[in-house]
Amino acid sequence: MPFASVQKVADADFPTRWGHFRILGFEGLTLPGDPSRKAVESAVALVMGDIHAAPPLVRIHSQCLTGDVFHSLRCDCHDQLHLALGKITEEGSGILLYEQQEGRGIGLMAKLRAYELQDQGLDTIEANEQLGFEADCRHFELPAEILKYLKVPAVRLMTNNPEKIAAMEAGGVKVVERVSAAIPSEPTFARYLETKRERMGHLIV
Ligand SMILES: Nc1nc2c(ncn2[C@@H]2O[C@H](COP(=O)(O)OP(=O)(O)OP(=O)(O)O)[C@@H](O)[C@H]2O)c(=O)[nH]1
Ligand SMILES: [Zn+2]
Repeated sequence: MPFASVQKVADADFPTRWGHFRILGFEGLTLPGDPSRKAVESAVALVMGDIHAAPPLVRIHSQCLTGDVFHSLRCDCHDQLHLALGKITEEGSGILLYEQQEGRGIGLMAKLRAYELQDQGLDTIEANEQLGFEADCRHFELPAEILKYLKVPAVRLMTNNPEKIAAMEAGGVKVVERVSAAIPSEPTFARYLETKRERMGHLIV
């Protein structure tokens, strides 16, 4: 694993409009030597109900300030976050892992610059590349380590991204089922979804 250690730094009660969770904070201390990794990576886990009776519903949500907080209609992130919290609450159990890899790992300011380039006609991949980044700079080892810390060896993963499924399997967490995270398209993010489907292999029909 790319971490020297992964530890839980907080565990508190967390009532929400969706339902009653616990909120857990995790930090992974990365091994030195990889300049693409921060020294400390952190993530939040919202945990509801009994997560050990059967493979729980798990959503790994990458931070999107613009979508999650402001409900941007440039992307489907806000709706996906709400879909996941709603489904976990409906089932009465599950885990939402919220990891701080804003803008597919390029950071908020770079993502806003990528927006500018998209306004000039580039798609999300071309914009990242023009700014000198890879199409997707994210790593998903921390979510896998958190699931193992929580003694969850198998999950029903809510995602359309095959990379996340592969990352869980590579990290030692079995994905027994993929649960769709598909959101009905809107004109403002139709191209965003099309790029994910056509160029990033996302499982969106
Ligand atoms: N670089 C960049 N990142 C974006 C843009 N719009 C949203 N994001 C980021 O994209 C990430 C979400 O990734 P997505 O590709 O939408 O979905 P995913 O998490 O890979 O896959 P799902 O599990 O199916 O949702 C978040 O970190 C967002 O901040 C954009 O225009 N450019
Ligand atoms: Zn978004």
